[in-house]
Amino acid sequence: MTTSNPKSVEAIIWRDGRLLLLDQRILPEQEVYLTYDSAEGVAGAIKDMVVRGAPAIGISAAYGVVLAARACFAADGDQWKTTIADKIQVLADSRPTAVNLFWALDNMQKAINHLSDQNDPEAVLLVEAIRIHESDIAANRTMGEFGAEIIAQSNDAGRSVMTHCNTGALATGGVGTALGVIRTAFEKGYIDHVHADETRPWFQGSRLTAWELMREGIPVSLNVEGAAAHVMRTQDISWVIVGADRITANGDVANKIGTYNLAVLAMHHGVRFMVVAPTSTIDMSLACGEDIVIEERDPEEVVCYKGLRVAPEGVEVFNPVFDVTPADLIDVIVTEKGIVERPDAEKMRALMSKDRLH
Ligand SMILES: CSC[C@H]1O[C@H](OP(=O)(O)O)[C@H](O)[C@@H]1O
Repeated sequence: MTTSNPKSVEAIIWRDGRLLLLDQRILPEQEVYLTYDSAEGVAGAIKDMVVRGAPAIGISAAYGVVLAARACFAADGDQWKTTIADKIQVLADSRPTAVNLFWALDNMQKAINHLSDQNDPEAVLLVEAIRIHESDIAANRTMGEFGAEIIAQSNDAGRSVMTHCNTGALATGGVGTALGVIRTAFEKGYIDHVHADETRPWFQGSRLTAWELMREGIPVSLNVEGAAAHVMRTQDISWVIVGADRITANGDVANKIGTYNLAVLAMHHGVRFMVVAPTSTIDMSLACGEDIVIEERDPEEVVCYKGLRVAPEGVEVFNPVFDVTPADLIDVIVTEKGIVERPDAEKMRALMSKDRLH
């Protein structure tokens, strides 16, 4: 498997029949790969956010199905296609919002459906998992080019951009979605600086995005979310550029909690708003954002950080970890199949009916 970018880190590595995942819970202090040889282990890694980020979750689950097939064929022989269903369900139950998880599992199920009961399925299913992985690497590169050119064409605007959460090599199989656009735009000289939201309560921005950008010498300044409006008003921000976990048929976008805030602030400040996501993130089965299941996680993520309590014992907590940005607050959605300006249902249908542009 080719490395998408020698400088960028690899969150997911398939090696010697096992899955290695960079433990994102302990970055940036420690760079430790955990090794998985079961679907249940991979599901636990997704649920516990050892690996996170919509595309990375899907890729990891695809390798999880390979591990499931190995176990079921060894244990159940020609019944493996029946017994693997429970393990696929464990993977499906790991997190609810990122549609890439279900898209990847659907692709693996289609591959399973074409296989015989009699033969060992592992090698063929590994080919499909690698295809899913490498298609994401390619999609990241294509979206990076598309998004960078959009920034170049808006050269009347400022030379800084803002981003939220982490959408880089740690969230994908390649160089990233929104961060892939940012990397490409920086390499081409279209932008000079990145403002990264810290992104509570999991701190994907401060722990992961700042780390990725600093490793590559891309100028970044970190801000608390509460500073976002001040940053937009006082800094030469041209674009807010974010990823997505699920995009519905009308162009509404579910993404990390706080994204909707930025979209409203961007509209108020005349800053343009770009969503970058592969088409594996688009769910045409859902009409609009209200239909998206928003994951709520453990209250401890809000009231504690690394064992340090930051709120009174017993306080009630509401911890949704995604929100929905309405399509009418989005200037452009960038995918590997092309871009959708001022997204709406008709334009999303046109995009999804296209053959691949490149
Ligand atoms: C490349 S899209 C990554 C997407 O996933 C993140 O969520 P989480 O860290 O909880 O998996 C966030 O929504 C990012 O935009």
